[in-house]
Amino acid sequence: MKRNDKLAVIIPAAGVGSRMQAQVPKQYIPLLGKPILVHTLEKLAKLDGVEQFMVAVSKEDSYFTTSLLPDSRFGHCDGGKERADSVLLALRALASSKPDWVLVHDAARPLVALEDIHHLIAKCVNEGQGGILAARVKDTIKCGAELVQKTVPRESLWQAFTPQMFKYEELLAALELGLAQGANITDEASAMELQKKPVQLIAARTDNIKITTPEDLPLAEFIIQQQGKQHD
Ligand SMILES: Nc1ccn([C@@H]2O[C@H](COP(=O)(O)OP(=O)(O)OP(=O)(O)O)[C@@H](O)[C@H]2O)c(=O)n1
Ligand SMILES: C[C@](O)(CO)[C@H](O)COP(=O)(O)O
Repeated sequence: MKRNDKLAVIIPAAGVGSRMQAQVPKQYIPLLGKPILVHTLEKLAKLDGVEQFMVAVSKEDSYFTTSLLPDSRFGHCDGGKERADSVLLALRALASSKPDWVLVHDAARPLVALEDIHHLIAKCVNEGQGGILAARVKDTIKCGAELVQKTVPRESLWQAFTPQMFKYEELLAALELGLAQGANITDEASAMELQKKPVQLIAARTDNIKITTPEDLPLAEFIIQQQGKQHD
């Protein structure tokens, strides 16, 4: 980070995890005995140079308590109907601290490598442009419903992950404009693309999975155990 630049982190955690088909919102499902949300927050708390974290939590969430927050840098705010609404509300909750940059990371992605996040931060600050962690598609991609309509050329296809990092004011404006236009905004980059802003693709580890469906849970526990062995 440039000496005076301020970086804030937003963690969208206001979903219900419908695709997980669980009794609790998926961010509260334990991995190796610790809720997914806590794994993610504790991982992000290790980042260098972050002054403030804002966790977006559903108004209907009866599981959240401030005891889940790692330290006093973490605050929480109400989330919204869709992920983009939650991120916009969290951006507004950060307005008083006037961050220069904001990094948005899904609560449902506890496996992200700190090294990849530090790489993203460095690239964004050095280039003065926003960016996202991503990975080139490894599989053949088909388009269709029940029958294949066509095979999609994949040479330039990437999977978008989080974190996604942008200048605070630019992301705030892009989300407000995109949502006001009724755009389908599934990540911060798509809001920025709508405003013709550049988005860097930063190649990252593919084990930064978004925990979404039941089969992701044992895989995530295995990856956490493997990550633990690498650091031992
Ligand atoms: N209104 C919403 C919806 C999602 N999220 C968050 O955005 C991240 C990625 O979203 P997703 O994986 O889709 O989570 P859910 O919306 O909970 O899952 P589902 O679509 O299966 O209901 C998650 O950390 C989720 O908590 C959010 O903050 N606010
Ligand atoms: C932001 C994201 O994780 C990037 O891949 C993804 O767009 C979230 O989508 P979801 O449908 O809200 O899970």
